[in-house]
Amino acid sequence: MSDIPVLTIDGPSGSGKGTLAQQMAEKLGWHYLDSGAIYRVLAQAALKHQIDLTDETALAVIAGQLDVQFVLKDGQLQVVLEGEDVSLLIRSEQAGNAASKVAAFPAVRSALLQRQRDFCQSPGLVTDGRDMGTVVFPDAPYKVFLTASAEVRAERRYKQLKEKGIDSNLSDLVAEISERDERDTQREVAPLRPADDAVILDSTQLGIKAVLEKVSALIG
Ligand SMILES: Nc1ncnc2c1ncn2[C@@H]1O[C@H](COP(=O)(O)OP(=O)(O)O)[C@@H](O)[C@H]1O
Ligand SMILES: Nc1ccn([C@H]2C[C@H](O)[C@@H](COP(=O)(O)OP(=O)(O)O)O2)c(=O)n1
Repeated sequence: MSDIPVLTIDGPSGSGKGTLAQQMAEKLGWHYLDSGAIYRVLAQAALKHQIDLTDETALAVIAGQLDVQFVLKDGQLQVVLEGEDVSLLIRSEQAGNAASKVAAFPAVRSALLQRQRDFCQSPGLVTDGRDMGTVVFPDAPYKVFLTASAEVRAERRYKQLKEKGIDSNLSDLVAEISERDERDTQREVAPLRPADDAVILDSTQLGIKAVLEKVSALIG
């Protein structure tokens, strides 16, 4: 176990994990890992190399060799796959759904485990995903499970995609998000669930600032 402090933020799609994690990382001066982006990039790499999203063995092979870089530029996370900026491409709900499919395979998850742990560097790490507090960083001293009602999460995602210029439809988003929640919660390996020692926060009625204040208070 390392002495480097880690804050894990897990929860379902649209609960505000990424926003909170990036702001906490900035505030604390710690590194940031968006673990979901790794699964999103893997699904994108599979499409690029014509690998079937049901082929666990082939997916695990490309997961082991994934050439991806994360660059924090002007407060925005830039994601580069094999030299190509895929930051926007991986943010569609279709890409999220493809990520959730590849993420259900045990061989894929174990191929990506060490890559995620390598982000734990001094002076600290803030990370968001589904299994950060349960599997990837089980010894983290600070764990949050962030949730919100499905309707509010779909509305937030709708607004967010619109701002990014990505076309979507609210009723499709509600259906897609609930399909993804179901798959992520029900899978056998590293399912979405709060760690036993996580603080559970419901952001349905809380703004970004209020959530940030509550989590900052945990760290002291
Ligand atoms: N507490 C909140 N109240 C209102 N909007 C929020 C809140 N947290 C996040 N958002 C907004 O909701 C959208 C989704 O947030 P994001 O952090 O990407 O969620 P996640 O990483 O859990 O999918 C973003 O546009 C973000 O600005
Ligand atoms: N630690 C993680 C992070 C993401 N995943 C999978 C499951 C998720 O539906 C997809 C996409 O995750 P991502 O965090 O980018 O999605 P949201 O921003 O919450 O919509 O990847 C995972 O299995 N484990």
